[in-house]
Amino acid sequence: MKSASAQDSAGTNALSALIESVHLQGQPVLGEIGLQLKAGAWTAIVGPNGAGKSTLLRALAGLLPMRGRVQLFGQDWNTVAARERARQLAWLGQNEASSDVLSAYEVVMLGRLPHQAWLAPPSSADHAAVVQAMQQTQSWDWRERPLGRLSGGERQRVLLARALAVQAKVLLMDEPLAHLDPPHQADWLGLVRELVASGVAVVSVLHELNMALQADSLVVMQAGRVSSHGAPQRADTRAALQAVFDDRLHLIEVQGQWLALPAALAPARSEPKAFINANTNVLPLKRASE
Ligand SMILES: Nc1ncnc2c1ncn2[C@@H]1O[C@H](COP(=O)(O)OP(=O)(O)OP(=O)(O)O)[C@@H](O)[C@H]1O
Repeated sequence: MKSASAQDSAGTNALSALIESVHLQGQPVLGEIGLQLKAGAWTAIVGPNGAGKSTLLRALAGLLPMRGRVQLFGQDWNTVAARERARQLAWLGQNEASSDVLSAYEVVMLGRLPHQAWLAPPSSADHAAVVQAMQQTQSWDWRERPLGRLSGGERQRVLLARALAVQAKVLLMDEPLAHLDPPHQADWLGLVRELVASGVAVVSVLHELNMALQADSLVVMQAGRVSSHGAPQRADTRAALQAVFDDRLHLIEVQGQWLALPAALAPARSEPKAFINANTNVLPLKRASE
């Protein structure tokens, strides 16, 4: 159940973007994109390699020069003071860099910088936020270990904890499941659901389509544009998803959940009854070889 503050913010636009274009090194990377992303909802950005997903996420975070505008809770990004932005929006980038010599605890504490006065020591609220974030990501056990001595998945969980410790109303994550094993991917999903229930707007770039299909809405991208934005339950959203992957994946409904399988691995229509049962639909109806 959503908290009272979550109910108040539900339905409001956390991020609104009206992007005319984004160029990188003089090359056009994003075309015209209009998006409204709600508070208390999880949006997954999906699409093939090079579609512009990371660029869109960075543009939403105000990290890129662009033609157009992005608003955070109705206020233009460039009119929100940097410190306030850093409190309201937390960011977990792809292959995020951080100092390898800092302990995991110190790295997570960096997420509290926007809340701290200049050169002031961390407050008890800062320590409490760090402990909570490290417990949520099950990274507490490594709190004294230098970041550089953690495995890829352990490091990713510490960096996720750093983003959580901000306690921002908007959380943007680029490939947050990189290096995470399946149980910790499932934990991440549970965490996202808790954040959304508390009113946070979560936006994640994901290659794991089965996770993305759990989101409240999918932004499907191709060639620097959004080809569809809607709930995964909508047939047109799923059709757009298949189209941007050239119909090389099949979407299968199993007991009310949509799953994506590479077309080569999907069961053919006339095949295993044990797999395709009364609760299962397979789309599209054509086979990869047809
Ligand atoms: N710094 C840059 N300068 C020029 N072009 C860039 C730069 N960074 C990315 N691009 C190009 O912009 C396009 C979009 O890149 P982006 O990283 O946003 O794609 P993506 O959808 O996140 O890809 P992937 O799934 O492979 O991570 C790509 O064609 C990429 O080559």
